Amino acid sequence: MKDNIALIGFMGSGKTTVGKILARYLDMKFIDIDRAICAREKKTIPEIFEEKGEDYFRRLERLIIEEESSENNIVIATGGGVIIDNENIKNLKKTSYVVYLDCDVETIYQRVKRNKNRPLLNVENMYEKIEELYNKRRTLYSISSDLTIAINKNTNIYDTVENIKNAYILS
Ligand SMILES: Nc1ncnc2c1ncn2[C@@H]1O[C@H](COP(=O)(O)OP(=O)(O)O)[C@@H](O)[C@H]1O
Ligand SMILES: O=C(O)C1=C[C@@H](OP(=O)(O)O)[C@@H](O)[C@H](O)C1
Ligand SMILES: [Mg+2]
Repeated sequence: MKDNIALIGFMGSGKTTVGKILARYLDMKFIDIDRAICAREKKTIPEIFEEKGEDYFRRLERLIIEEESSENNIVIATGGGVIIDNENIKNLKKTSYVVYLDCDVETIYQRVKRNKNRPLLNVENMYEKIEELYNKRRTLYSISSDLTIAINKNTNIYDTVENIKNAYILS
C-alpha cells in the first residue's frame, strides 16, 4: 500500500470535496494543491493566472506536487491540469495511490457553470471549452491512475469515498 492517495480528474469532478471527506475517514491529512498555491502566493487562482500567467501557475503546481510527494499519510487533491506535465504524475506515483474521478461533461458543466474561480473556463462558450479540454485530457487521466471511479449527477459522495477507501486498503 502506498503512503498517500492522490485524486486526479477534470475541474468539477469533486477532487477537493471528496478529498476532504476521504482524509477524515482514513484519518489522513488533507492537502489541496490549489489551496497550497494560493497560500504561497497570497492570491486567488484567477489573480495568479491574470497577473502572472498560466506558465507561472504550472511551475508552482509542479513545485508543490514535488514537495508534497515526499510527505506521508496524506490525501492530495490535485488541480485538473496536473496531468499536462508528466513530471507531476511521476512524482505523485512515487508515493501515492492515484485515483481518477471520471465525471461526465454534463455533470461537470452543471457543477462549475456559476463558479468564477476557474480561469480556463471564463470564456464565452463554457460548455464547448469543457468538451474540448475534456477530450484532450481524458486519456491522460486514465493512463495516469491506479483506480478509476465513475461519477455522474446521481453519484452519492459517500459511496465514492467508501469505494476509494476500500480499494486503497486492498491495494
Ligand atoms: N458527489 C457530488 N455530488 C454533488 N455535488 C458535488 C459532488 N462532488 C462535488 N460536488 C460539487 O461540485 C463542485 C465542484 O467540486 P470540487 O470538489 O471543487 O471539484 P474539483 O476540486 O474536482 O474541481 C462543488 O460545488 C461541489 O460541492
Ligand atoms: O484543469 C485545470 O487546468 C485547472 C483546474 C483547477 O483546479 P480544479 O480541478 O480543482 O478545479 C485549477 O488548478 C486551475 O484553475 C487550473
Ligand atoms: Mg479542486
